Amino acid sequence: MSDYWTTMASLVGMLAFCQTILQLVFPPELRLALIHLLTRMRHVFSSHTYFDITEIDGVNTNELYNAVSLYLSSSVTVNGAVSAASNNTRLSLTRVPNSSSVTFGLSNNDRITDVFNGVTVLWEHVVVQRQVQSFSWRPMPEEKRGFTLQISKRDKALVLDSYLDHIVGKAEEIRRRNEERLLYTNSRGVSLDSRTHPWDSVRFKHPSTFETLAMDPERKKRIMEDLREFANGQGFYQKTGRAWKRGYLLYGPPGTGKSSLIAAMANYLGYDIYDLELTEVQNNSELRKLLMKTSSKSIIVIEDIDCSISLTKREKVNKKKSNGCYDPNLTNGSGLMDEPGSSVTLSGLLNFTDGLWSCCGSERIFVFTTNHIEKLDSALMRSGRMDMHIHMGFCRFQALKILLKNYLRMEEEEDVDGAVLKEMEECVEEAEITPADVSEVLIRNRSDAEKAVRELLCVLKERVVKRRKSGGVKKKKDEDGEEEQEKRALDSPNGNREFFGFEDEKDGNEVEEK
Ligand SMILES: Nc1ncnc2c1ncn2[C@@H]1O[C@H](COP(=O)(O)OP(=O)(O)OP(=O)(O)O)[C@@H](O)[C@H]1O
Ligand SMILES: [Mg+2]
Repeated sequence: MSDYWTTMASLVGMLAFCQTILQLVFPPELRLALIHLLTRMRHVFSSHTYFDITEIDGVNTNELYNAVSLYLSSSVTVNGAVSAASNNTRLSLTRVPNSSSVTFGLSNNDRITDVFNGVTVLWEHVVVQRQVQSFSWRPMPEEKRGFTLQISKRDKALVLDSYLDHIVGKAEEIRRRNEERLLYTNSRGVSLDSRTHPWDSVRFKHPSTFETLAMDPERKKRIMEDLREFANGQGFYQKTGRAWKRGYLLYGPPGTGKSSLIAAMANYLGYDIYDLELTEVQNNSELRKLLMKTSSKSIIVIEDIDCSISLTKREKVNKKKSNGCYDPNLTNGSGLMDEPGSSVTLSGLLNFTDGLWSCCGSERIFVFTTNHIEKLDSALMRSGRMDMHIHMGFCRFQALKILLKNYLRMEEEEDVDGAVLKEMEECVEEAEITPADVSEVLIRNRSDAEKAVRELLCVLKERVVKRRKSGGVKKKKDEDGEEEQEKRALDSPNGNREFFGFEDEKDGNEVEEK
């Protein structure tokens, strides 16, 4: 048996040699025909299977070629590539503007190996000159490029089953990571017929990331895990029959980082943002059209949802108007009552987040923000509506340290006086200062870190004194009581809410999953 394979190998070697000689001696047309013939014979006798992926398929661009090119250039590191490639392989190195990573491309007719599920495959980049072109409306490139994938015949099924899917998936991920994200917004009066796009977009270059976000590290980690699980959860959502959506409600005073968190989420997942200006939307049907024209892998944001009158405490209004009686004209499919004549209603919105329309499009995150959670309609707060409630609160010590590090490049151990830091720790919570206010002090003094820290400590102490004078501590207790009541009210419809152990922490950021 081994003799057979030795003979075959030498035959294949001979054929390859003939091919090279042919390239040198014969005129192009004859050469091409003979090369085809010899390639076919080589493939018949070889223990390998070959797949050709050409750049142009007929007159269309072959998406798979681009995907392979991206996959090979980015998912194998240069070091890996160099060690995997044969010694003679020449790699062309590239660094995209503003990128910190170096990518490589295969030079003409060079080869590289890749390992997938324990199987080694060989990729060859084949570039040949195109023969003289006849007239064409769509001129072809002068070179004919393609990849040839060589894989052992016994592993052929692997390629067809999963390797190519894996490449396409990876390429899409890389493309998304490299691409700039877009921030969309809707404006009034834009025609919503089927041909026009109702969203205006600009490049989204917000620098906020989870690293720069001043937030308790544990809670930050939990949000990041939740987002990652969502993004990788296609199988889960399919299996459980749920629409692939997730809702977050961010609440807390102004300047505590709600918008910054949204930007960090978008940067973390590589999603686009649709900033939905509800006051510009005329009615539910327009809202539906707008939402239908959002792409997947996006975050749909409604900021300050409490400022849209018809979305808050509608029952009260309705009860007053209808004298508490059921009025069929005011109800809708979801059983919620809508204010007559109102522009957009909560039920219209919820129909998209968790009603029948929620299955339109997939992999979408809804984020609502509010400064006044107590004003929100209980229908929005009910279990299952918003999957996670995140309280963005006043700055606590952990968050303060992140801000010091971000703005002054101060690491606590080395750069900040231990005693000062301790004083800050003691008064930061009582001072009830927002991260935005802390940032303000730090930016003002960013050229002199020591001065910045001193001034910040002064500001914190002043606030504490002021609060004590105005009975702030008592007031805070009352507020805590109110918040506790509010939580109990939210808990009452069904007792299946799962807290994440921050019930007794009234400030700082709380994460609560529904
Ligand atoms: N948690 C935070 N981490 C880092 N920076 C923050 C944080 N909170 C606020 N900031 C800073 O304060 C500024 C205002 O924050 P941001 O707009 O995110 O607050 P917000 O909660 O959305 O406020 P509003 O309720 O008024 O919309 C930001 O530009 C950011 O620099
Ligand atoms: Mg905001």
